[in-house]
Amino acid sequence: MAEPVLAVEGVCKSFGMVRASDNVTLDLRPGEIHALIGPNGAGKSTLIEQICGGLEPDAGRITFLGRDVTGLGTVQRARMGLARTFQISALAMEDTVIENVLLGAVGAAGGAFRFLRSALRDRAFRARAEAALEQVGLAEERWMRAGDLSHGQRRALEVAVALTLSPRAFLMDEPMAGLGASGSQRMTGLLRELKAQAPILLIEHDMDAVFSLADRVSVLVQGRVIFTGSVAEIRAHPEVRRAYLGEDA
Ligand SMILES: Nc1ncnc2c1ncn2[C@@H]1O[C@H](COP(=O)(O)OP(=O)(O)OP(=O)(O)O)[C@@H](O)[C@H]1O
Repeated sequence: MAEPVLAVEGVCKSFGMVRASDNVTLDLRPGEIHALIGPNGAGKSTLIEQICGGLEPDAGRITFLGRDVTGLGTVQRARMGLARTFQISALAMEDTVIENVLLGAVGAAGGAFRFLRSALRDRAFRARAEAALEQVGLAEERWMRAGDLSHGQRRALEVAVALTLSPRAFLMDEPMAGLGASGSQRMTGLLRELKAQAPILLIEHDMDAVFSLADRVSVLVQGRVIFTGSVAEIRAHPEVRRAYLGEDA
């Protein structure tokens, strides 16, 4: 089996009496979409925060590209290619689409440019940004204000920003949220393309999307991973059906 790109081992995090992560172990392998599902409050966001470096685990270890990154900050992990997407608030709504993507590219280069304008004139950066926009289908909107994009287009723009990091793994937090049927379909197609570029750890409540996209699914309940398996195994698992899908098994 190929070495995992990302590995979470025995991660624990408590807030007072609440065990938000209770000895969580899971990994992300090359070429896969690994979905993380679970009811509200199960600890999905807490886990993602610890993986990207925004929150320090009480115990356990996180390895990325074979390196122990548990002690590294968010920026260092992002520069290694750990690309988190879908933080709508991270977009600069007054700036154009291309400027938003360039901001990501400049950040990835360690702030090599003092002004965005000089980055806009730099051919290599410009080409990287244009390629990312092309890939997500936003090339024609490059001069629009981010604030004037539709909700679905903003989500695509967030992916484009992440693409400028030369991602080695994506962490995606509910990419389908707020999208209509056709938007979800487009996003599903995009994620299917992206996983060949870098594997995706996907938090998603839209079970149709999870079942159609995921190579593996982990189920988180009260901070614990109760099961990891294929979509078929998850669908058939009685405890999962009871605990998560809300069915009588
Ligand atoms: N900063 C915090 N301080 C105190 N409790 C917290 C904090 N962050 C999360 N929690 C608690 O930890 C538990 C896990 O929350 P978390 O947001 O990770 O779940 P989630 O699975 O992402 O939920 P949702 O699907 O609703 O986003 C919850 O009981 C939550 O109230």
